[in-house]
Amino acid sequence: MATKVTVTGAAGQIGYALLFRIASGQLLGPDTKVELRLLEIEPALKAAEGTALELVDCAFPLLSKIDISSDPNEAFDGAQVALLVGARPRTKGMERADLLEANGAIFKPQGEAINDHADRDIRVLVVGNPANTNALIAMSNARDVPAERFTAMTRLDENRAVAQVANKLAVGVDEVQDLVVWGNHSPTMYPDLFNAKVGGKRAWDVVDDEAWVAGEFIPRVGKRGAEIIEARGASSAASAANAAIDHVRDWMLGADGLRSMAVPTTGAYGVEPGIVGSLPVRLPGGGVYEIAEGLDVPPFSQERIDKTMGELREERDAVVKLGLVS
Ligand SMILES: NC(=O)C1=CN([C@@H]2O[C@H](COP(=O)(O)OP(=O)(O)OC[C@H]3O[C@@H](n4cnc5c(N)ncnc54)[C@H](O)[C@@H]3O)[C@@H](O)[C@H]2O)C=CC1
Ligand SMILES: O=C([O-])CC(=O)C(=O)O
Repeated sequence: MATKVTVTGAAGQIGYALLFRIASGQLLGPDTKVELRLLEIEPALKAAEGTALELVDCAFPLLSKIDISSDPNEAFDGAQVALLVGARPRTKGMERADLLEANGAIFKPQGEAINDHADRDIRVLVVGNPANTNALIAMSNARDVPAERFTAMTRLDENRAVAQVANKLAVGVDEVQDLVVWGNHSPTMYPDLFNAKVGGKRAWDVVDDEAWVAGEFIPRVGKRGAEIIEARGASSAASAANAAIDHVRDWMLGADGLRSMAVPTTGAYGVEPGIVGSLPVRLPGGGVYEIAEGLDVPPFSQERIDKTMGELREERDAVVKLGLVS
């Protein structure tokens, strides 16, 4: 039996970088057949059909079927894995509340469709921005689906942080481990070198340069999305798709060490329940994550974790006010 994978925003840039990798087996492994469900808005259906033609032309042995729809009820029917990529970007003159409202109009009905039509065992990754709060909206509107099935992506931030540390120390990226990003996928995010390791030693000690960490590393990781937009004239696409593959593959198939995932908060690390914040997780496989407790949180970290989680509380309050989350 093929696993049903729904991808929203399938005709977008990330969709184009993502679908071929899913269909080739990089998401769920070399033994799992995949049935793709592409969800797009009406005007983009033709472009999604074009991508589907190309997927057919790859003759991927693991790709058993492709369906395209502009109806969330159809696209999420029986979905076992869902990657929610399509979102409403911020346009000129749009305030944050307008952005949250516009995305609410997308993620509320999608949450409802997941609730009513998806497989009982579904796993959801939200990529579309503002990813954490969009995940909260979808989760809150899927009352019968356990909250922990909804996650948002901070793996791109983790991967960016790993690459920056490896570059600073002139070591391979595989030497850098357990580098967790806390909080919101926004410039307030906090990439944590106290629990990260380089060659088995605490990354903070190996780097041994607080001015670089506070003044260059943390802001650069936080604003890397903007740096890419400035250079490329478009937001990150292949690296975002790559991180989405990393996130779901590790969640489903398991991974060693600590990883970053934005998950519904439970009170761990003093973060109040009711937001979707990035935390350190362990991934034993099978679509399970465990929040890694007992990590070192010195004042340098606490101050930054409080700020980024506080920003998520503000976003949550805004969407509660809009009636998108109860
Ligand atoms: N969490 C993260 O680390 C990252 C998140 N992003 C976000 O991912 C999202 C997608 O990025 P791109 O693919 O570059 O954007 P894009 O604009 O190229 O594609 C988005 C697609 O979503 C579709 N769409 C819009 N509303 C939809 C709906 N209701 N149902 C289904 N499809 C819908 C659009 O028609 C479009 O084809 C953006 O919100 C972007 O900010 C991008 C990079 C990293
Ligand atoms: O900044 C953006 O719009 C895209 C994004 O989320 C990222 O690259 O991290």
